[in-house]
Amino acid sequence: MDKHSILVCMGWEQLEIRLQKCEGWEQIEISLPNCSSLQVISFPVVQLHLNRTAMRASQKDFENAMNQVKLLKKDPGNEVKLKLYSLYKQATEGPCNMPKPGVFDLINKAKWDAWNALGSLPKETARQNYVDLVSSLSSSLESSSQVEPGTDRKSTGYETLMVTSEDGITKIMLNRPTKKNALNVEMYHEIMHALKAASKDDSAITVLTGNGDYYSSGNDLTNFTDIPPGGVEEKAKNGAVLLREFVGCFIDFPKPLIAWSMSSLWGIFRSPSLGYSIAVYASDRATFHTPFSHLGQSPEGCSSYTFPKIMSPAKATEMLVFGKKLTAGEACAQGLVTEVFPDSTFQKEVWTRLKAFAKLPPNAMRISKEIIRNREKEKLHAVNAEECSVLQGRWLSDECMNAVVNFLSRKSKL
Ligand SMILES: CCCCC/C=C/CC(=O)SCCNC(=O)CCNC(=O)[C@H](O)C(C)(C)COP(=O)(O)OP(=O)(O)OC[C@H]1O[C@@H](n2cnc3c(N)ncnc32)[C@H](O)[C@@H]1OP(=O)(O)O
Repeated sequence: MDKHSILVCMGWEQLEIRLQKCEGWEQIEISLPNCSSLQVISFPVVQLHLNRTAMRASQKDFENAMNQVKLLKKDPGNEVKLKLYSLYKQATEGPCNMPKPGVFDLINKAKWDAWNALGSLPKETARQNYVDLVSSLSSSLESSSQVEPGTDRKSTGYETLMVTSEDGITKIMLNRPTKKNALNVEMYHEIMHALKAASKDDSAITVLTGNGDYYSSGNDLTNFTDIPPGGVEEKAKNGAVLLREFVGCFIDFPKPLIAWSMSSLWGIFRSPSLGYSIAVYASDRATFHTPFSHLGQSPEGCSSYTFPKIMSPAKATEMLVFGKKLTAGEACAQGLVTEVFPDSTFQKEVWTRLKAFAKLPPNAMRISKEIIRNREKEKLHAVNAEECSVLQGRWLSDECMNAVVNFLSRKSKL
């Protein structure tokens, strides 16, 4: 009796098909991982040959699939990109033949792991799996665009924010509570979009806050793991461009901006939302944390300039260099927070106050903000540019990479 075994990838599932020759018939046994065999079916040999031939993707199919990947409109996410990468390498070079990258080389290590996990999968099977995966991606993206033809997601809502407008107040709420409102790349873009929209809408004031027990845990540290083809240098450069644009939006925001913090606020979102807001209201359980040195990084959001001016140089050093966490009361005493309210009445009291502010003449408020801030605008843009350039270098340092690896591997939490 002749036996062959083929691995076929259908979506994410890998099926094993065992073929057994038996008096002019082939028996097919199909099994799924973690399941016992599903079925044994018998086919005439001739039909089986046809199916096996049809199953193999040609070099042309493979090249078409590679081109299709370049045309995908939506980023399929890191997991799928790793799968595509590993199948491509296996299909073109065979089993993983590269030395294992070092522990800090996060991206290359993830790629190596994915490729190595394919073991001795034959090149033809990898090619077929690659073609199938691309085809499933293309059709899922087509079908999702068929659901809402021609609609712009930005006009219907946000993925990472909740933006509402009522009583003359536009509220921009960070909405990734399960990730403690960490800012991923999409959130940076959506906040900029929401701020630009709020600057033009008919609300009088804009409020920033976060959903859940954290206002924000700062920059999403997994942002550091999605490395483009140009490597970590390109990643750091892109990060600096994005950060500069993001902070620039706060510097140029024309309306009164109010930060409303019921909870902990870390890192990047803290600097612009405390440094440029007209007012910062905090509940008495809120805390403010700037762990730049812990992360091998340096101040951003113009905090190197605004904090020593708002607080005192010595207190700002404690916060920005040593990462001292401040309670709401301490932050208020230092002038970083306008007023602290008891947690139990915070929402009610702040909302009542904001509604009263929103009834003031909007143009007068805008002009007053302009005259207070305009003298500083040029300086703030220059500080922003300098901080981003310093950070670009820091992101490439061992100190920063170690801290990110520690967080991601959960060996230590900051
Ligand atoms: C364009 C780039 C610009 C870069 C600008 C630079 C900015 C500098 C900064 O922002 S510095 C601040 C960076 N932030 C941190 O260092 C905070 C890291 N997070 C933590 O230490 C903790 O998560 C915590 C103290 C905020 C909360 O701890 P807790 O135990 O209550 O909760 P978990 O750790 O279990 O978190 C729940 C899930 O949320 C994920 N998560 C939280 N914060 C981040 C983050 N900053 N980045 C990525 N992911 C984050 C966490 O991983 C958990 O996810 P999981 O449930 O999938 O495991």
